[in-house]
Amino acid sequence: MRASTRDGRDRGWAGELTGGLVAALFVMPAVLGCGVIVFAPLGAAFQSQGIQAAFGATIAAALFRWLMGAGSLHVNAPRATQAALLAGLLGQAMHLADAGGFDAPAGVLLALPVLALGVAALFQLLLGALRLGDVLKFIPQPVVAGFVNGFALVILLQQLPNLLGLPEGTGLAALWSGNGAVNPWAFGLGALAVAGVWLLGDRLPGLPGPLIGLAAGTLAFQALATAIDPALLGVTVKAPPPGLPFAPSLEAVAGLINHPLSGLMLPSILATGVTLGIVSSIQSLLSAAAADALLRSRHDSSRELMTQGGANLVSSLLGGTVTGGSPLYTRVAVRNGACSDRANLFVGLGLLAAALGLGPLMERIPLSVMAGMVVITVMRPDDWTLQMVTLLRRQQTRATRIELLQNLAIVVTVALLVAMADVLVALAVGMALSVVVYLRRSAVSVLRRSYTGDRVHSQTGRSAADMELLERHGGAIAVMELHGPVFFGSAENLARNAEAMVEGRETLILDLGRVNDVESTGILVLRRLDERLAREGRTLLLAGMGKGRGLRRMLRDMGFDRPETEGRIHADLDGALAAAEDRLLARLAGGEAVEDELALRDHPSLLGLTEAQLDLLSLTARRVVFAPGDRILREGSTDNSQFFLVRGRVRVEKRAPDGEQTVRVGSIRSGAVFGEMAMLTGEPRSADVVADSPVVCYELTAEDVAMLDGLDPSISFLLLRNIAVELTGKIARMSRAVTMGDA
Ligand SMILES: Nc1ncnc2c1ncn2[C@@H]1O[C@@H]2COP(=O)(O)O[C@H]2[C@H]1O
Repeated sequence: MRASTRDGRDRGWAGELTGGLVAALFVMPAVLGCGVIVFAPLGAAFQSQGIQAAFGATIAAALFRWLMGAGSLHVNAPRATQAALLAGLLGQAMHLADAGGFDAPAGVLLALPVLALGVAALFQLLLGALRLGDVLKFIPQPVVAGFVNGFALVILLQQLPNLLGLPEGTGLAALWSGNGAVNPWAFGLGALAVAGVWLLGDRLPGLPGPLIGLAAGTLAFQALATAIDPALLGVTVKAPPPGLPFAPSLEAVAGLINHPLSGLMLPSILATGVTLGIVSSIQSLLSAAAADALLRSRHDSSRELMTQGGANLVSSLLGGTVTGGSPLYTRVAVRNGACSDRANLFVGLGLLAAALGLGPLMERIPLSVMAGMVVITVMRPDDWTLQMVTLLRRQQTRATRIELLQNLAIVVTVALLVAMADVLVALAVGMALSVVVYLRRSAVSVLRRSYTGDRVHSQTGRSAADMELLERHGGAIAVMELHGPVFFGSAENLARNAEAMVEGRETLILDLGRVNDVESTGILVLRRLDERLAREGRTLLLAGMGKGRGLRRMLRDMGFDRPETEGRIHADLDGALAAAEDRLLARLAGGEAVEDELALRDHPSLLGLTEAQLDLLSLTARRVVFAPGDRILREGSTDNSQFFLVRGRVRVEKRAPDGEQTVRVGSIRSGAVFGEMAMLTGEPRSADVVADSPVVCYELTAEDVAMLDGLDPSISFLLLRNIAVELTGKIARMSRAVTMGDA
């Protein structure tokens, strides 16, 4: 696939040439900086070798990318933060050798970064080959950011002595113990270069700031050296690179294998390699995504990892440092005309020319200026951390603020552990903290909303008197709507919330309709909650347990079958709420009273009729009885009677478009009417009506009404008015349910 630049033009080889060469110029300071860092524990004498290694690695990576022709352009650069990880390995080995009394020659120690880089490369290749690129996305961003910032901190601590011009081999601690003093000339030169780049860096878009800083600092040093004894000005970068270090590392590896340190260092080599592989892979994938946005291309995660792994393998054979894709330098190349991986040929050739030609110049660069340039490139926190801080400064809700602060706390903890302890400790603690934070967040979010039965009612048609009772006493019913996963992390918190919520109430409805996953430990917690509520004489109803969700089976499999056997499981929330209201109304009416058959004359829909009118109606209406499950009305049929329900409950069902499945849309209880719609409009039945319990009602046909009209027209008027009153109540309840839904 060929990508083209943003303006859609492919400028051909000329564009690749200029883009590649300018990118090489910009990458150079990163190469120098990483070179200074990677072998730092071995002392200043190894700086030139480090720089050679960094050049070798970056050239190899660029040529490898060009040869592989991975498609969309991606320029590799060494990362100071990752070079610091390799340096840490060297430092650890020197410490071990000291403690164990071994002689550890540098030639042997140099094999350590080579091996770790090899492990990192193989790890990346493996991730790519197994197509596991996406798995890396599960490593939490705060942990990755913590690593990047932690390595920056390591570099800062490591380079500050050089910037301050402390005598070679002395660390910052020497300042306190009085064994080392700041060299004001060296520090002045370094600080000047840093300040210059800091202030002017962004105003010189055509040239890389650190390179200008290096040139300016070096010129100032040379000018001063004509007036003052150069020895006072501090040291310069040691010995120039004698060409490119092709494959010196195999000898060193052989030396290490025969050395007693090899066994001691093996775990650290593996750990460092894997950490490096993970961090570098994540950064490369993020960077590939950024390059895609720039070039409107699409990368293949696994192929990208294979390419990075291959490049790092070649680098390790050159004794080099790690490199990874960089959106910054990719952008530079694209801005200057590059648009495909062919530009990497020129990045490689440009750097090769520099490596061969820079030797004599390198010798003249003051060490403090070099350190200053390294420090300035790592001084900025990584982009993600900056973004979090920017967000925090804006007006935020309390919850978002807490979330941002938690993320930043993880970043700081991981960064400090990387700098002060060990990368593996940092990784483990960072992952553990992220899991805890995630669990807490899910625990908070599992409760979607909660309310009580006096504020929200089911869509059940009831008499006005019953509705009034529910308004007054519905607080005895608590509803908790849940969402997200119910698992060990969220269930305990849920149980606590539930116990607080149910305090002083008789029924708790848990609506699992929006829960996407219930895990076995979550079910155990629900079961304990159920048992506790049962002991206290309260009832737990489970809603949202419709067919096809597998939830009922899960409960049965976990031995939690009491809700099922006791009929406390409901397909939807409205059904559960209706059942809870029925129980409440039954209790308020004194046990079974509500289930007693209402006399037709007492039916609320006949309110306002005179005794004579009631007599007339009682003689006309026909008493009909249904058993549970009987289909009383059928959707679409053209009969037109109206029914006064005096005992039991019916449910209203609509047919789904396929005609097979039915959906329950509401229920109607004794004291209410149904079938009034067809009676009023003459349209076919709008829904099925099915008996939910033993049902008794009085049926009035359209002919009956016509006959009554002839005898006493005010009967119809009163009936219609009562139906209108009932409908008004229904609409008010629906409006409330809708506004609750928006809350
Ligand atoms: N959404 C609903 N909620 C409650 N009752 C309904 C609903 N839709 C229809 N009904 C009742 O179900 C009856 C079906 O027959 P009708 O259309 O004659 O009159 C209807 C109403 O009484």
